[in-house]
Amino acid sequence: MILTGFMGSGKTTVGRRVAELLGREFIDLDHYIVESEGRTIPSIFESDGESGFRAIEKASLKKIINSTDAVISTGGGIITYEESRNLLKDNEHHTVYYLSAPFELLYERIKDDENRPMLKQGYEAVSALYESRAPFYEESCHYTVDAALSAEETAGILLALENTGGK
Ligand SMILES: Nc1ncnc2c1ncn2[C@@H]1O[C@H](COP(=O)(O)OP(=O)(O)OP(=O)(O)O)[C@@H](O)[C@H]1O
Ligand SMILES: O=C(O)C1=C[C@@H](O)[C@@H](O)[C@H](O)C1
Ligand SMILES: [Mg+2]
Repeated sequence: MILTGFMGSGKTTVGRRVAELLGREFIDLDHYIVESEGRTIPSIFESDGESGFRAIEKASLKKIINSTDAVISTGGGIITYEESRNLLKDNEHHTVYYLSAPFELLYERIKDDENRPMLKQGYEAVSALYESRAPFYEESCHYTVDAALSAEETAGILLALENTGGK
């Protein structure tokens, strides 16, 4: 199982819970990057820029996607590169679930978090980013799931889908 979606859609929160319910390991790609780089996400953005972070993110996804049956929660920008989108869509090990919810709701959840450098652009730019990314999440997933529910409810839906239609 791989979870994608915009910042605040609950990939980390719901992913951790659904891994527990499935009895599988949980890997958060952002956390994996922080551990393997020995740097925080803001410090990677600061020294290497967004493009530097994206390169690390893409390489990290490539490295783990076919080597584990863990529940993998991605970062919100994983769909930025076409290569990563193809990797998600065409992979043989995981079903990809897009956690989808209205922007206003997501922004309320994340607006005060200092650990997300993309938010520094301000409300209008982040809203435009949400709009521009939505088709990419859609095209690179197998299922779109409602993420406007409680984390527990969304985890329950994912569990049911994974047990019926999952890889
Ligand atoms: N279903 C939910 N209902 C209410 N709040 C939620 C829900 N899911 C997550 N949250 C809250 O929203 C915030 C962001 O959640 P989380 O870190 O899981 O998002 P994410 O999708 O992993 O974001 P990112 O793309 O930045 O990694 C957290 O404070 C979390 O507690
Ligand atoms: O949406 C994004 O571009 C990001 C989301 C986070 O998960 C992190 O991967 C990072 O803060 C960038
Ligand atoms: Mg996360």
